Amino acid sequence: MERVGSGMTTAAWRVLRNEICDTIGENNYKTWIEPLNFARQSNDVAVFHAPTAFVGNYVRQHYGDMILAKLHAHVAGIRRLDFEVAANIAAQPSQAPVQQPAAAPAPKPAAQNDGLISAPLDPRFTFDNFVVGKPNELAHAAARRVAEGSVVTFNPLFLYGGVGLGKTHLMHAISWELRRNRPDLNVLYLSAEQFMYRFVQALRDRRMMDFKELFRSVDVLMVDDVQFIAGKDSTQDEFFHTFNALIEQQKQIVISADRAPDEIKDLENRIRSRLQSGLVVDLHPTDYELRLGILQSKVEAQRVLYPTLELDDGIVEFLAHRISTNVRVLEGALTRLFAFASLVGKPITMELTQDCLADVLRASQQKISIEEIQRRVAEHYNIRISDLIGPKRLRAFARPRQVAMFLCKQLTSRSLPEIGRRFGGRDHTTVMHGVKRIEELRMQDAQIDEDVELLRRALES
Ligand SMILES: Nc1ncnc2c1ncn2[C@@H]1O[C@H](COP(=O)(O)OP(=O)(O)OP(=O)(O)O)[C@@H](O)[C@H]1O
Repeated sequence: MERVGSGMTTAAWRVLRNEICDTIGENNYKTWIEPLNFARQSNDVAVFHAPTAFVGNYVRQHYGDMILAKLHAHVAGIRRLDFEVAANIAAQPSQAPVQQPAAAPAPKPAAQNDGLISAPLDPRFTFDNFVVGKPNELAHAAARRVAEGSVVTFNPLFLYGGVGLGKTHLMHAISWELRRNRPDLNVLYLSAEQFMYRFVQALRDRRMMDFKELFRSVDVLMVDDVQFIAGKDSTQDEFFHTFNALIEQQKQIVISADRAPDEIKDLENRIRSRLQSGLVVDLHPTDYELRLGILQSKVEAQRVLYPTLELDDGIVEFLAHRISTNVRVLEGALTRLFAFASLVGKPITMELTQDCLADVLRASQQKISIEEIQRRVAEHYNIRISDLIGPKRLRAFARPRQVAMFLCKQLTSRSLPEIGRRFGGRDHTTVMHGVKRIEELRMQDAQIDEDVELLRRALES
């Protein structure tokens, strides 16, 4: 952008807005930046009119630094941004009306607009870009069903899973798809933190009736990271009422969290049971095949950025093996690898990969837990975990129990007494005996040997 002058003007803002649009993408731009109008420069402050306080605060929090940096580059003397609510301004005759740039539609009045503003959606988080594998196929199928926007079959849809496994990606994908399939629906996506923020703001501004009305007027409500409201009593209360009102009206609700409803501490029981009343689906940690699929699709994206760089299959497989279950870490590693190779002007070899990603590879070294081993073994032998660790001595439980103890000894750094404690408070000599027995049996019984090997590979993948 050419330098637009020493002070901030409406014309300068118009030019700057295009740059911001390139940076944050059209959707975010339309939601957050387009409704703003530059009002005036007051000393070192650039003052904007926003349709609602929420929009102003959101822009300040999420894009404030970026806007300031762009301003610094092109306009002298601005150190701070301020946002005034357009509705309040109208009552003040001293404020000159701000000229609207010809292309920008007039913002809707605050009360209509406020509730319909979704948090920004990431244009990359679509169903097309979501790689489906065994660990996430159910979550993906349920998300797809909701995204059709037809009859509400399960309400709420509760998606949960560990960090970076694609919960937010799926929620954004539902939102994008609904916008396409059912533009008539009001779809509201926001994080639980933003829900609380809007709630507190409505309390402070004495606009609770507006808040309630707006939240109850949406057709699809999606709340990300709901564990955030645990322990926050009045927010939980309001969430509960919003939730009930929407369910009663047969409006779809989608919730995500980092754990299952019954594992979220400090959540009121009535909310917990509400959250469990629809379809609860978890995104399992990625397995090797899914990581491979995700890497292959992300390599394609990197190739567009670095057309001269190649990544051979051996390295992709190495990364899928060695990097943790968290897809965000996997993506970050790939981005770093391509950027590094391009900066040093070298091809991507195994040596360069290990060098450039040494810290990530170290941090991702598998830490297999006793619970994970118990879960896998119980699944493999089709018995309940309670039977695996319980007192029953039936062979059908005792053998898998010994296999699980053997794997705990092999794959974790836990001591025998610790393992014993985690298997229903057994003595360390029982564990020692179990481990020995499996060592012997592996030599004599091909089936046991195969079971152990299968389980070990599954746990290490
Ligand atoms: N199956 C998948 N296919 C493609 N990309 C994926 C997949 N799963 C996750 N990702 C990518 O991994 C990154 C992290 O995903 P996302 O933000 O959805 O995780 P999350 O489960 O919401 O994590 P958090 O609990 O930290 O919020 C995103 O860039 C997302 O696109």
